Amino acid sequence: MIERTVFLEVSDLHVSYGQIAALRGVSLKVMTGETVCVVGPNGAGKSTLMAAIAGGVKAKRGAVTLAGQPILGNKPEEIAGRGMSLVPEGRQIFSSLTVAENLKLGGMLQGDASKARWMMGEMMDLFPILRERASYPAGRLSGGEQQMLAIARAIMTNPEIIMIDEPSLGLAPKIVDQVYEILAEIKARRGVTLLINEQSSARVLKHADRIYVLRGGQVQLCDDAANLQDGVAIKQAYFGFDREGV
Ligand SMILES: Nc1ncnc2c1ncn2[C@@H]1O[C@H](COP(=O)(O)OP(=O)(O)OP(=O)(O)O)[C@@H](O)[C@H]1O
Repeated sequence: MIERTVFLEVSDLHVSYGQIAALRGVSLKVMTGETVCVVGPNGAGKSTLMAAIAGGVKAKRGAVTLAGQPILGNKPEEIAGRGMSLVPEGRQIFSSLTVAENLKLGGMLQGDASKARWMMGEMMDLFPILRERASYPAGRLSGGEQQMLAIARAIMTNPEIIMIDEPSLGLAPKIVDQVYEILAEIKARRGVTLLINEQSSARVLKHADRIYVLRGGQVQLCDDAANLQDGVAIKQAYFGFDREGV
């Protein structure tokens, strides 16, 4: 059996926006090489959790460690420099730059020009549509192509862990399947660790090793995906016990 170490650890994290408590004592672990999905309804705190881990939002209390090193309170670029890459909700690609320019920007962050060129080739192999559209302005890509570009750009930074905030958002189910197939391929090739936010519990049951259900800024459930496949516990945690059987 492979001995896995904790790669990302969040402990008792509290984040508020003024009077709104978005995270109320969230704790979570991601082991090296795992795919962990955080699922929860709108407003559960999923985006806030990723933003706080990546240094984009200030926490009130708690701790976050990456490979055993504390990172909470560090600047986003310092955290990125330690091997963390965030694909935010809405993708945030540079729409007036070309596909190739967007990828190059990701490559610049890792600071090794020849490695970046090699990885650009690898990304074009992995995402043939990006090779085809290399000279298009990114804003002209479809939603699915933009999601693939955002993921490819994240990989160009040579991360050890990629956090992806709702990769399915606004995409047709067939395209979502393609995105997840590519994520599986990236894991197989690069051994990268994944933390993914999703709204759909069916989707996370299919793709995650482990699942956290977040609702109301608190973890309602955490278990191996294999133990949750009948969907009952996950639904109860997602909706609350008052909607048991939904
Ligand atoms: N910039 C902000 N200012 C004020 N409140 C915010 C801000 N961002 C998020 N919130 C609030 O914090 C809570 C958690 O929001 P968050 O976006 O993290 O949830 P989410 O699970 O990602 O939801 P969604 O799936 O809709 O993105 C919600 O009540 C939301 O309204």
